[in-house]
Amino acid sequence: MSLIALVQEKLKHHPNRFNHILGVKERALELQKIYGGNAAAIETAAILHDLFKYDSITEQTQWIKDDNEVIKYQSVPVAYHAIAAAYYAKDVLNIDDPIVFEAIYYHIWGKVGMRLETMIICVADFCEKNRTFHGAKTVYELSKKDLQQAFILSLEYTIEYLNEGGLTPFYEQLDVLKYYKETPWNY
Ligand SMILES: Nc1ncnc2c1ncn2[C@@H]1O[C@H](COP(=O)(O)OP(=O)(O)O)[C@@H](O)[C@H]1O
Repeated sequence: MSLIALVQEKLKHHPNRFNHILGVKERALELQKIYGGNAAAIETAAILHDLFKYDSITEQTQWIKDDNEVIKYQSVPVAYHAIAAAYYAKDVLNIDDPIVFEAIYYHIWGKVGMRLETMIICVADFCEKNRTFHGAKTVYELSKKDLQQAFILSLEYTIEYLNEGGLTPFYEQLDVLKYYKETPWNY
């Protein structure tokens, strides 16, 4: 079974999520054409990044072998679907590629010192064509000119959204934002 068929089957009751995944793939490959990076790894990460989006926390965390990782993200369980998909790709689908692993694992808010492919997935996730929320179009336009600034802006929009909803940004998100605001891109 192809990866895309696997994801389509898994998300058969969530067609909008499947369309989002196709949108991320399209947008990420568009950005790859501008900035480079490993196109095959980007495509694989885009297809798999939300595989476990609708699984329960118990189902998601079964793929995370290290309890310390589960504990670390206890206050932000939204992170589990990303981490679970990264481990599933590596351990079950035998996709032995650190680029794919990192891009899936960190697709929600990136990481300090992330690979180009990870930043592409983060930005594409925020601004793929089906996104209707505030900022998606602005981030997309900026992403064609300056990927790092588009990433920074996407994180700022997310943090603003969280603050408005009374949610606390996770400390890693703030660290990543600070790092990329202070550190010129070196890809
Ligand atoms: N610190 C946080 N606390 C709670 N929710 C968060 C936090 N950071 C990001 N989010 C939310 O997590 C979701 C990001 O998950 P992701 O899988 O990347 O995107 P989406 O579900 O939008 O495709 C977004 O809805 C975002 O608002």
